[in-house]
Amino acid sequence: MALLEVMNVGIAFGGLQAVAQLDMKIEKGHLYGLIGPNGAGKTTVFNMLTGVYRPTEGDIILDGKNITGKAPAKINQAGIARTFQNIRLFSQMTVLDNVKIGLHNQVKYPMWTGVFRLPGFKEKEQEMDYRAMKLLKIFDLDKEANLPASSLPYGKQRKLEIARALATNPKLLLLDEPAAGMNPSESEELMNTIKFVQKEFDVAILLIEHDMNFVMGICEYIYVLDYGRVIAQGNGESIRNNPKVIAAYLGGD
Ligand SMILES: Nc1ncnc2c1ncn2[C@@H]1O[C@H](COP(=O)(O)OP(=O)(O)OP(=O)(O)O)[C@@H](O)[C@H]1O
Repeated sequence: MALLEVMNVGIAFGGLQAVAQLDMKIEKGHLYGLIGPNGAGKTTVFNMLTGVYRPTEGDIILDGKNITGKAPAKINQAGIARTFQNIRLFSQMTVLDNVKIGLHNQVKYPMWTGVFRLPGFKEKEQEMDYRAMKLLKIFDLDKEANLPASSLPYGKQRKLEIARALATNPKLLLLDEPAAGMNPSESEELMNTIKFVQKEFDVAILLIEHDMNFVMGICEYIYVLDYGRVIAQGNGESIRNNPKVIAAYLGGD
């Protein structure tokens, strides 16, 4: 059974059918791309997968459970985490605290343990500090742990968003244009980080990206959307040479 199955999913905004008859399968631990011209419906797909939008038809099944239309926090707990096209960090909080917010989703203890700072509270906090620092080390952000997130350069803020998403221990990680605004060496480094994350965390990844070198460089399987419909799917080589894909991109220019 696939980790994620998207079956005949669609959504309309008023008269606009933004996504239609979408079928996708994501296998555990693999790396997928979701591409298509501007306005094709890619971010809308992410918004449906994470519960921001409720599909007007179809089903989304994660690990055998129907998560269609569930609240974002519930879907996150079920195992889907994401980053955003426009970075959304808690900019005034420290780098460390941004990651700890992700961990809070996982570590559960009774409210009064925190309110009264009972012994269990301190241990949990220490455990979270340890786990957050371990994640920051992977992303080479440990030296900046106590700085405000807003003081990081752009490329590092993108990495911090990924670290925070991973802190929620997802089975599926959705990355919305992770390489946007990066220079070639930053984006090369990010490619290596994403490959490392895939192996180290055994997490499936679905990413939206306009940078074709990036997509072709790391994605094992690619879905191409145009006007809300899948027009092609397959490995990088087959997508690159697919006439429908070429026409969609040329038409979009
Ligand atoms: N909340 C909304 N209300 C109305 N229309 C919406 C809404 N969200 C998205 N749309 C429309 O749905 C279509 C798909 O938009 P979406 O942002 O998913 O495309 P995209 O492929 O992510 O584009 P880009 O590559 O430019 O980010 C667009 O026509 C957009 O205007």
